[in-house]
Amino acid sequence: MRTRVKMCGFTRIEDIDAAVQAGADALGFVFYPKSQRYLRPEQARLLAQHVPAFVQTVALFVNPTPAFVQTVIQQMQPDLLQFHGEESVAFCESFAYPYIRAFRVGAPDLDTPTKIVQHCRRYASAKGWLFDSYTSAYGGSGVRFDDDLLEALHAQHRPQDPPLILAGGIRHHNVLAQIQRHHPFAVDVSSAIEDAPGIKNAEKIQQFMRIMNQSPFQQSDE
Ligand SMILES: O=C(O)c1ccccc1N[C@@H]1O[C@H](COP(=O)(O)O)[C@@H](O)[C@H]1O
Repeated sequence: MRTRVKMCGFTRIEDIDAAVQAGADALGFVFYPKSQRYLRPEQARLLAQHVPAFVQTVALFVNPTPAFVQTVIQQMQPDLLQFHGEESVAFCESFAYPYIRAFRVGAPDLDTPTKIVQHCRRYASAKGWLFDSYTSAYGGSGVRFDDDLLEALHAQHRPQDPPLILAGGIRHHNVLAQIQRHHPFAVDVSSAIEDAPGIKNAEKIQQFMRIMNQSPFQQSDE
């Protein structure tokens, strides 16, 4: 199966065009005011108009108010929500909207495979379980986490569980090895394809997709 690619943290139309042309499957927009990649909902609405059919848009939040999530949904109509903070299952489900749940591997309540699996399984309604590293910035920090923890988690992943999305310090030089080791459904990359937070680099985007296209997991079995 082809490993899907989400690219995150877009703030400029030219970067969206570069990612779409390079073949990204999903584009993320950050609605966390403390992030340097933060977008106001009305800015995101204009950017999202540039995303064509068959490329998904993802609205990323960290512990938002319900009203703010509703504003973003109304303005931008994203395909998916991504909750990257301490949002409860009830909160994530309250919007009756498809969502990805991000888990910060290495946080005090997520520092062993057993704790992680127990925690993740509460979010059975998620469309994907995304694993990122535990940092004070909540994400987009380019930091990897303990691979052994993820391997243990992958071993306990059941077919009925939401698919795994690998994030946190995914870069050109490590993405193929990470795919080979963990077989994620998708990877999510932000820092590695930019010159500065929110300022993507078309060459880095293209180079990342070239590497992804070399992956043995991108080829058909025939
Ligand atoms: O991108 C951000 O600024 C951000 C802020 C708060 C939470 C998550 C954020 N981005 C997500 O972080 C991961 C990993 O990014 P990186 O490749 O390590 O830079 C990814 O899932 C982004 O969607």
